Amino acid sequence: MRAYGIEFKEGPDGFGVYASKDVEPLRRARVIMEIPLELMLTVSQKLPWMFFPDIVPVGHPIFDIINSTDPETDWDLRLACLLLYAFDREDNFWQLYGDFLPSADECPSLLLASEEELSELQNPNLASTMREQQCRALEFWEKTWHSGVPLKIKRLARDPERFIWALSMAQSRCIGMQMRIGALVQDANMLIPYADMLNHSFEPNCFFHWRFKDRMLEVMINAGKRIKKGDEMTVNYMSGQQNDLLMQRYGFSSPVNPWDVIQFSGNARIHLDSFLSVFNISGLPEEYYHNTGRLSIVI
Ligand SMILES: C[S@@+](CC[C@H](N)C(=O)[O-])C[C@H]1O[C@@H](n2cnc3c(N)ncnc32)[C@H](O)[C@@H]1O
Repeated sequence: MRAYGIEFKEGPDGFGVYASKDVEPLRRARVIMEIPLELMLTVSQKLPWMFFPDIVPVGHPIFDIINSTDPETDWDLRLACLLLYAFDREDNFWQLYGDFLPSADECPSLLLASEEELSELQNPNLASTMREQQCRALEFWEKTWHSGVPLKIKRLARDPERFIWALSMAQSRCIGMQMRIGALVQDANMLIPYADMLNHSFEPNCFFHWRFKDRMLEVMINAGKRIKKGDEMTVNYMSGQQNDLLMQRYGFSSPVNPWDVIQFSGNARIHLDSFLSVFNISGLPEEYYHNTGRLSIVI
C-alpha cells in the first residue's frame, strides 16, 4: 500500500485521513493512496460467489455458511463471515489491520445499540428497523454457530456480540465497486484497508478509482481542489439518501444532507419558530433550531 501526503489520525468522527501538506489545485486528479487488491476482502455481489484474494480453501465449511445466505439481500452477512475468517487465518494481513478498527464500544453502528439507546431515537421507524436488523443478525448467528459446528467455524465468532461487531464493520466500511479480473467484470462488496479510514462528506474532496491494469484502488483528490495541510480528506458514501439511511448503515447523520431538506415555498409569512414546531424540529440540536442557514427552507 502507498500513501502520498496524508496521515491517519483520530479526529471528531473517529479515525480519519488528513492532508500532511498543502496541495495546489491541479487540472488532473491526484493520487493519495494506492491499495492492491490482495489486501482487500472481496465477495462478488452475485452468484457464483467469488472471493478475492482466494484465502478460503476449497471445501471449507465457511462456504456452506455463505451459501446459506440470501443472494439478494445478505451481502453484509457474507462479508462479515469473510472478515471473521480472515481474522482467524494465520499471518493474514487483517489480523494486524484489526487493531485499527473500532472496537464494539467505539463503533457507533446502531446494530450495537442497546434497547435503551434505540428507544431514545427520535425516529421510531429507524428504531424498529434496527431492532429487526439486530434480530436478523442474531438469528443468523444462532442458526450458523450452533453447538454442532466444527471448531474451525465455532472459533470465528464464539458469541453473538463478535458476529454482530463483524457485521457492523461490514456494513459501515464496505465499499461497493465494479472490478475486473482478466476478462471478468464483477460487482463486488469490498473491505478496503486504509480507504475505509476516509470519513464521509456531501462535499467530498476525494473519490475512488479502480485501476484495472494492476488491480489497484486509487484514492484521488478531485481535480481543481485546493487542500491545506490538516484538511480532512473525505469521500461521499451515499448520494441521494436521507439521514435515516445514513444512520441505519453508518451510525451517523448529517445536518447538511442535501437529500434531507424540506422544500417549502410560497408567499405566506410564518414565524420561523412556528414553522419548525409544525415539523417537530424543536427537539433537534441547536443548529437546526436557530436555522444557521444550513437548512434549505425558503419561507
Ligand atoms: C468507513 S468508516 C470511516 C473511518 C472511521 N471514522 C474509523 O474510525 O475507523 C465509517 C464510520 O466513520 C464514521 N463517520 C464517517 N463519516 C462521518 C461523518 N461525516 N460524521 C460522523 N461520523 C462519520 C461513522 O462512524 C461511520 O460508521
